[in-house]
Amino acid sequence: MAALVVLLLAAASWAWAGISRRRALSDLALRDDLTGQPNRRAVTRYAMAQFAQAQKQGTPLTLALIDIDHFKRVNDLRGHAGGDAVLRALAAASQAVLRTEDMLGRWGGEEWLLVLPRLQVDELPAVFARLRKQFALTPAEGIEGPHGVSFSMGGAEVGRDTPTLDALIAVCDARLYRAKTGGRDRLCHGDGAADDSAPTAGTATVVTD
Ligand SMILES: Nc1nc2c(ncn2[C@@H]2O[C@H](COP(=O)(O)OP(=O)(O)OP(=O)(O)O)[C@@H](O)[C@H]2O)c(=O)[nH]1
Repeated sequence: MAALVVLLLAAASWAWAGISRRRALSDLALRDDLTGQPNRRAVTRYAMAQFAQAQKQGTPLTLALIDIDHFKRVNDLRGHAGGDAVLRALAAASQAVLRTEDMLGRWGGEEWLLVLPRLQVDELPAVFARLRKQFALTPAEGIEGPHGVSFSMGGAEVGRDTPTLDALIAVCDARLYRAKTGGRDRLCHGDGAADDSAPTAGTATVVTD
């Protein structure tokens, strides 16, 4: 009897170790090594699920592409490790200000995809302002004082003209491009021409139309 119990316990522990190993592997496959944020695969999956839910239930969903400004210059001035630290600072800032249902995933390089379920696009300026402020306040390891790096954002909400996730991301991408060409350190979340007024110190520009 005792032998049977030992055998059963050993089998249970072996099975549990297998489950933990698989969980760890699946977590590795969905996390960005450098920042600990969801990687492109994970954020794409989440965006697809949220997109399907928004369409089914008619609830709002807003997406935004974020790109750190002049990142090549950051690397040139601070070294690659400094650039990495700035990426981690953005991840930390997002953890501090986003809701639990929001997801900021590393889209590639210095570009990120932000998924904001049940959020309308006219609420995006407030999210942008919070994240921008928090990022500016978040220290980047190895850089003394404020890192002084900004980011640009292009956002859009699910609507009739965005029947697929790819179409929605394409609109975000076009708006991100406008934010960059309009002077960076700004959000574009409308369809109008870029506002080319330079942001004043401490105040980012929000372009709606
Ligand atoms: N430190 C670091 N740098 C990276 C990483 N991934 C990409 N980069 C660098 O990011 C830089 C991106 O530069 P660009 O695409 O020219 O854009 P940018 O300098 O940010 O300019 P704008 O986007 O126009 O504001 C390149 O120098 C890449 O080498 C990374 O994981 N760590």
